[in-house]
Amino acid sequence: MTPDTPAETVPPASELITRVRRRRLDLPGAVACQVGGRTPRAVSYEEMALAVQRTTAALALAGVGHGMRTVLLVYPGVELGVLALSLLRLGAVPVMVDPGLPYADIRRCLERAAPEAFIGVPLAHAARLALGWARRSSRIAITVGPRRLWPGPTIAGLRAAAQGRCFSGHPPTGSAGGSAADLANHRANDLVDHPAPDPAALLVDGPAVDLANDPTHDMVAGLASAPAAGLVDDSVTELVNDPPTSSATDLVTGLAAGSLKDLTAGSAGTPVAREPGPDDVALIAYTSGSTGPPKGVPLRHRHLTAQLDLLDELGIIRPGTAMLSTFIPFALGAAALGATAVIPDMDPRHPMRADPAVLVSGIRRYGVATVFAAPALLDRLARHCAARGVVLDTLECVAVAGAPLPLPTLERVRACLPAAARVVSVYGATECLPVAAIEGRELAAARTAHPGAGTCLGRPLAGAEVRVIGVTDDPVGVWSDDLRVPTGTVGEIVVASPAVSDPYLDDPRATAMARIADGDRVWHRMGDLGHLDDQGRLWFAGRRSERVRTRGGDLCTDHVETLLAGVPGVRRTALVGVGPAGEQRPVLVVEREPGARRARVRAAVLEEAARHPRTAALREVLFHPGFPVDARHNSKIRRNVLATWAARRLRGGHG
Ligand SMILES: Nc1ncnc2c1ncn2[C@@H]1O[C@H](COP(=O)(O)OP(=O)(O)OP(=O)(O)O)[C@@H](O)[C@H]1O
Repeated sequence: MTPDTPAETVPPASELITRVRRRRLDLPGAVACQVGGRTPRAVSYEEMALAVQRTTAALALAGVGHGMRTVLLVYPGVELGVLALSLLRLGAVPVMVDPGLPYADIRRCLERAAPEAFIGVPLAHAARLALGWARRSSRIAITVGPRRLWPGPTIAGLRAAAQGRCFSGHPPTGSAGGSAADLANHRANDLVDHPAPDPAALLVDGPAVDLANDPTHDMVAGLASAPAAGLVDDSVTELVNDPPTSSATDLVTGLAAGSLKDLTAGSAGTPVAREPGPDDVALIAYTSGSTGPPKGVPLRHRHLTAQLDLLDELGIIRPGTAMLSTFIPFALGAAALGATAVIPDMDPRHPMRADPAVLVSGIRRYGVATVFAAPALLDRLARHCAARGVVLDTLECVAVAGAPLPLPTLERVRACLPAAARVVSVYGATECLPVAAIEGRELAAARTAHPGAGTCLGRPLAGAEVRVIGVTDDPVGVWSDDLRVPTGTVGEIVVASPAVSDPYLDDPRATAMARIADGDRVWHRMGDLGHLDDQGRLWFAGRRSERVRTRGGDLCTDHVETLLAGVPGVRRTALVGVGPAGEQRPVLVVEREPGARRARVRAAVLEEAARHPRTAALREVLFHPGFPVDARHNSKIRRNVLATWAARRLRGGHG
């Protein structure tokens, strides 16, 4: 700011960054992040801030800058948090694609986002080369961990270079020592003499070949030589200990990216040209892809601020307490709200494979007060605790989101918590989070009092306005009051809030289906059916695209499934429609509890169904060994996939 710039014209900084910074100033020694796993360690706000400072400089050195879309594929841990915060600080835009998605979906997401920079662990880079992820758009490739067959800098090398250490203390092997320019020339010559091989030629041996030949091959198996935890731990150590010397090739890429001046000055400062303001795009998230391909969701810094404010209102994250989230991006939110983010030792590609014993020991060891997880994983955790008589006595709150919370899961979770602990079901979507919330006791009471009405989501949070409109599968361009349906009538849920994101990335059709213009605000169509009750509470009835369209009218999945969830021997149910819209036959697909006999479960399900008007017409029950679910939460049942499966089964006479 120049002396004569009026204060009001200074753009306010991103609130997320400001909050983390404030926390650091207030309590520098407080633990920002606690990593479990083989080598547990605690990282204070002060250490985190230093790491962010150094990493910001390192990324700038590589040419990452304001507005640059940057893929970030790094295992959960301090390194991921530091990189994400550093990118935000630079005003670069992290592209947060779910690593558990099918490879073709990841490729599609990245093609649409067209990121210029790609930061990833070796496994991610191998996939970049073998599967063409962001191949056309990315021109800066930074490896987190040891670089293997591809060119480009490592983050450790860039950090060292940004500190200027490699020139003063540790000249890279084979270099002439000397100035940065000498070094750059030397290595540049080296590169010209030995140009980077063609990506295809890089796939000469080892796991990368597996990936190239068999794109469906599981990444863990494919590149077993890059053990996840090891990479994370190495990186964490690098962050806090002195950085290792940079390889000269690393530097060349940095230099080529145009930061020669910074480097030759040996500057360890943080070259942030302009910190992002509220209106700058902060990141690109993706919907979970449970009803179709994932859609890119650009979120500005003001959207993140609104999310934080809404989350704050829920009171599920208290400053000074520890929070474990199995959905990793939430850990950033925890740090911004002054809590310690406990990073679970789990593979984010397969949340359901998380070992409940490891989660329990993390919760106990770090005195975790809040757990954030999706219903399926919570169910697994609660079953583990019930079988061993474990009570998670440090927990004050369990927050659950991503899919409706089934009553049997809620009861199981309650049984392993102290009596005073709260279970809070939070409703929202990638495009607007959070929208409403309800405590488990009220949820259970509402469901018992209104069987077949679906799942009560609670009252909208202050700042989020919710309405229900008539059901249509067409776009609704402009708001008019006659779109609304009366209280108690099921329709599509629409939301207006300061957290509602920008339109979808490069997807005008999906945007037209999801948005309703209303003067200076916009309504987001959730794609969910439900109703508002006379107490102002919102209810969930199912996804609009998954409703079953019979001759006698539409059936909502959650109306039916909640009625049958408690039948003995039933683990989960999914209602699907078979046949053309308007003439569909409702089919109930059932996942059984282990040991439950088919004939008995079928009889019990049909008997229960006959007792309720909503389900009385149900005749067909199929058994499925394990429902297809979304990659992020492993909790959203992919009913469109199940419907195709059911149609095939019925055609084959396997009813
Ligand atoms: N507490 C909850 N209870 C019931 N459903 C929930 C809850 N929280 C989230 N959901 C469901 O998750 C949806 C939002 O999920 P998300 O943003 O991850 O992607 P998605 O809409 O499932 O993805 P896609 O649009 O790609 O199919 C909501 O619209 C709702 O269906």
